[in-house]
Amino acid sequence: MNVPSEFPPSAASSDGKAPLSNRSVLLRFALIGAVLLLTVFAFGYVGGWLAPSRLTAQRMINQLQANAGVFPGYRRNHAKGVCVAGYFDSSGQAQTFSAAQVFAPGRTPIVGRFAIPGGNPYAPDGSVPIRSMALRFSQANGQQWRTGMNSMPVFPVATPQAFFEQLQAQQPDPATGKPNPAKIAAFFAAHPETAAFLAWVKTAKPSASFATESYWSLNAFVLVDANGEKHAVRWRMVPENGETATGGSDPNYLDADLTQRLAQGQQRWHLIITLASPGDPTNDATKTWPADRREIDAGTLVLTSTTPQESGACRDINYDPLVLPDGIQASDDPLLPARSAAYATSYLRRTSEEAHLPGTATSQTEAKR
Ligand code: HEM
Repeated sequence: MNVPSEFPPSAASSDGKAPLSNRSVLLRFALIGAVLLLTVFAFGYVGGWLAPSRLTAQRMINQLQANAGVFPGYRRNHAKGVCVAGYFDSSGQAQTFSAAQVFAPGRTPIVGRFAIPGGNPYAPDGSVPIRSMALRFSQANGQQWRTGMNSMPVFPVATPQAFFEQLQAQQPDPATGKPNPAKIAAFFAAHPETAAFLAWVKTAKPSASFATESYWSLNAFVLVDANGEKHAVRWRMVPENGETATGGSDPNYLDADLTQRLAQGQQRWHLIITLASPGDPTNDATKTWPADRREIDAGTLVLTSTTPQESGACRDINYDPLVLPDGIQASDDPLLPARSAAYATSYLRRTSEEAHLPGTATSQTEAKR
């Protein structure tokens, strides 16, 4: 048989390319190895394994669990709460400052949640003076605004690291089962930025109702208007019914109070947006802004019903403060990305636990109660 002359008898690969030299093969393996190493390093860095002392969302949630215990299916902070539903009626007044659809005149449906801080879903309502309100606004254009607010005008600390250290100081001592007062005192002494919060705590009493509280965003945000101009803001929800009463001895009076009030009629708050002046800190939730700053009444929050969190629509919502519609942006406050990451970690843990699933057996922690 004649062999065409264009196919030389030398060892050629089937695709006609010259075989790789040993050096080239080694180089290619080295390159693949380097890519693999880089990938492992990137995972290690992001996962915190390479620097175990670096503060990660995992460590933050582990610390919350160390302080309160683990209650499968429940939030790792603000674990005790109830779902609420209603709507927001915009006044149209914030439209000049933000292009978000929620601020155009009209109604936006809400799924919300009231809670008390701490990781124990069975904590007595009178154990802390703080209450929280979380809201998810569902705009007609499909975008959402999620916000979580607390019933105090300042946060104790300005950074995630300081918050972590505060949690460490509050961790129960294994010997007594209670936090060590000396550690707590040492933490506050080392963190003078907590002064405004401590002054508030001195006068604060656990309120008898979720419905009579004001709730502050604490973190600053940025509104973006239709021309792309930016406006630094904070907001708060101010109740129409601002009566003050301290709760009684029933450990679950907040839920009972809310159910009773809603049976009698809707509960209403005004969304008050405060505009910063140049120089007002947007990265420090321990500092209030001067009282003369311009305020806008952006509209009325109307809550109409409540359901237990175990079966209500708020159960599977992560009130991540960085879920924002066009027209609202994050500020440079370092607590915001830390909150977002910690809430996601808490969410992943609680939604992957057996007790979370409807109809599953009561968890061991709950069965003991
Ligand atoms: C670095 C600081 C903070 C950390 C690590 C943290 C952590 C958490 C975690 C893990 C949850 C449970 C989330 C879930 O499972 O859905 C939570 C809930 C909550 N946090 Fe924070 N938090 C921080 C700061 C703040 C601040 C500054 C506010 C200001 C208002 C706030 C307000 C709330 C509220 C309202 C809830 C309840 C949300 C709900 O009802 O689902 N937190 N927090």
